[in-house]
Amino acid sequence: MATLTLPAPAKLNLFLHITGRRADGYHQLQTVFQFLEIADQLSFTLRGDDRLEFQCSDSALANDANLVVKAARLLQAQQRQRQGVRIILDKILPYGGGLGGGSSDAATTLLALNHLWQLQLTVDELATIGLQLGADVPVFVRGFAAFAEGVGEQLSPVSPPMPWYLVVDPKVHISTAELFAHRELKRDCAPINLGDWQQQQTSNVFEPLVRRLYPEVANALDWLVEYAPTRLTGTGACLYGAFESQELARAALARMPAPWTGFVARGLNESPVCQLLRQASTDNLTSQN
Ligand SMILES: C[C@](O)(CO)[C@H](O)COP(=O)(O)OP(=O)(O)OC[C@H]1O[C@@H](n2ccc(N)nc2=O)[C@H](O)[C@@H]1O
Ligand SMILES: Nc1ncnc2c1ncn2[C@@H]1O[C@H](COP(=O)(O)OP(=O)(O)OP(=O)(O)O)[C@@H](O)[C@H]1O
Repeated sequence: MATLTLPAPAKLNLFLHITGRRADGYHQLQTVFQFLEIADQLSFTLRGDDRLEFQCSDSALANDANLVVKAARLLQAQQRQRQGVRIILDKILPYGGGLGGGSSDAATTLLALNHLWQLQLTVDELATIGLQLGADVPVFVRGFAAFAEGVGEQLSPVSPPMPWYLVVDPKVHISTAELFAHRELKRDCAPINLGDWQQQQTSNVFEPLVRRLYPEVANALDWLVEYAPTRLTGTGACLYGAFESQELARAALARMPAPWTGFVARGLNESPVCQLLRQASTDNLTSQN
């Protein structure tokens, strides 16, 4: 049986503004997404029948609520003749921390199954299907660092510098839905132009709120800013500092207090998934078991 193995990289939000709120409660955002060179790993093996089998290295995520299973079901609905697959998710990325790991897993699943099941859906179609699963899924489907508007699905390519990041996980759980619903959240940022986001004063609008509600995150931000320019990603709780070199980032990581955990990874303006899928088309990644 053919097996396809692909990564699902993390993302950072290099800034995050809210410019308004839609009638359905979702927020209009402006943000820049950049990928990280650290990823979950997924393997996809065609089955002889039409069953969907899912295994995950983290037992808390090994269930049908996993975005991987939901993504696979959405694509199964697109098949003319039902095919099955076994999917194994090796969970590396911290989840619920603003790194978009679940969304990225879903996007990799959509791309992989479109390829393996030969559905011939376009990237636009896959991004539209992905948006049903989460606002962060389309950027992982398209695979380029992007200035995002709308709820995060209107994407224009950008090429920010690609520093080494130290990402800190302060081990605090933050609910994305609760933060978006908070009455003190700043929702009236003046829109900025795609062309000059790097020249503008930007921020993550969730940061003041998260600082106040979660003092541990405030402590981590205050610690990291001694080493590098520092920001929250998504709604947190993870935060990152941008360093000129891997060595400097690693030196800061070595001094990080417990119980926080962290890792060092380079920023990427192209997701490795698209490149690997192009290779897979020429059968480099497809091994016969
Ligand atoms: C914070 C970000 O990670 C920034 O990239 C995203 O905006 C969140 O993306 P996500 O985790 O894929 O979010 P979703 O699963 O679509 O939504 C989670 C919850 O966040 C709120 N939400 C999300 C995105 C958005 N533009 N407006 C919202 O109000 C909604 O209450 C929603 O129920
Ligand atoms: N494959 C998956 N990996 C991680 N979490 C998943 C997955 N599928 C479903 N989930 C659920 O989704 C929640 C959010 O996971 P995810 O890692 O995408 O959040 P996040 O890093 O906060 O991303 P975002 O920046 O989109 O808010 C988790 O708490 C988990 O319950």
